[in-house]
Amino acid sequence: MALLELKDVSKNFGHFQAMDKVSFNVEAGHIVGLIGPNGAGKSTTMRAITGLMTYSEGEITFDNQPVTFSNHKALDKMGNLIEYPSIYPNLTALDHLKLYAMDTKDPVDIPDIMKRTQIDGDNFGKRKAKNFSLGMKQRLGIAIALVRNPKLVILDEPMNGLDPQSVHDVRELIRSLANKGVAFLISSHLLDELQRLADDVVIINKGKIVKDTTMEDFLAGGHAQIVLDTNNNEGVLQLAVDNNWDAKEDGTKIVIDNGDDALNVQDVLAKLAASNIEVKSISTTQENLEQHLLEVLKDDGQGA
Ligand SMILES: Nc1ncnc2c1ncn2[C@@H]1O[C@H](COP(=O)(O)OP(=O)(O)OP(=O)(O)O)[C@@H](O)[C@H]1O
Repeated sequence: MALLELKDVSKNFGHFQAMDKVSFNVEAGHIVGLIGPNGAGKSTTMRAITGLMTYSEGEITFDNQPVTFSNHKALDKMGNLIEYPSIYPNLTALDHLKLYAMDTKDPVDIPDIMKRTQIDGDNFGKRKAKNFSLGMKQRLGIAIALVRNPKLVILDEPMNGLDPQSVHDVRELIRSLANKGVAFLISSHLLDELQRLADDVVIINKGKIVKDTTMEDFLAGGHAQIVLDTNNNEGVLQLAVDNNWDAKEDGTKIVIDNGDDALNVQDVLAKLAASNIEVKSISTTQENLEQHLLEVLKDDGQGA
């Protein structure tokens, strides 16, 4: 049995169905990215998993125990940071961690987690949380999610407000905990970040699961592309029109979709040379998470 299992979970707000028979699993030690457009149902799903909300139908099981609004026993080993960290304005970072760890038999090493989330420096100490910046509050929220030594951690937009160094450090922390068997369910609109971090992807759109697979398989299903850096992008776009290539500008580069593998790189180079276009670099690649997600949502017929 997986650590977390959702089976046909539905949630209605009045007549509006925010979750429509949502099913997926999270295995121990896996980092799962829950992605989808605004309003897709990510936070609702996370709130149902953490027992913060009732659900209309279906079953949620965590660590072999049912999770419902009225059964919180299972949740001792689940940490979460959903929407905003629950912070008390007049407590210090250390006070928070002691408070959240209070009634658990097995808290993490608090000084160590403070160090790893960088809430142990001069900026913290005796300072009260009401004086923390957005990023400091977020790092405290992540530390709180981890303090009870959880088996599963639910993080909604964990990189919110973090500077690049903190994003890097939080990524390393998540990865090292996952290597020790902790599972993560993470939603983020920072898809580059999620592509680097997640082992599995669950895509939700309009309350329905559209895809549930490994990151590797998901990206492998994306279209192949030819990426060109030339001295004449206008010329390449004209050549694309003449030859029926599906090309578009992406920053300073031109990306030609080669989804059906119809194009041969040598032929493309020959045509560019015949038009006197100088090629500074050419590479073949797959769509990244963001590009393939947009593709999948388009095919789903529901739009992003
Ligand atoms: N308490 C509520 N009452 C009524 N509708 C709600 C409630 N909570 C969420 N919804 C609706 O359910 C849908 C899903 O919302 P949810 O917050 O889960 O989306 P999300 O995928 O997390 O979006 P975002 O990326 O914008 O955070 C939205 O249409 C939202 O308006």
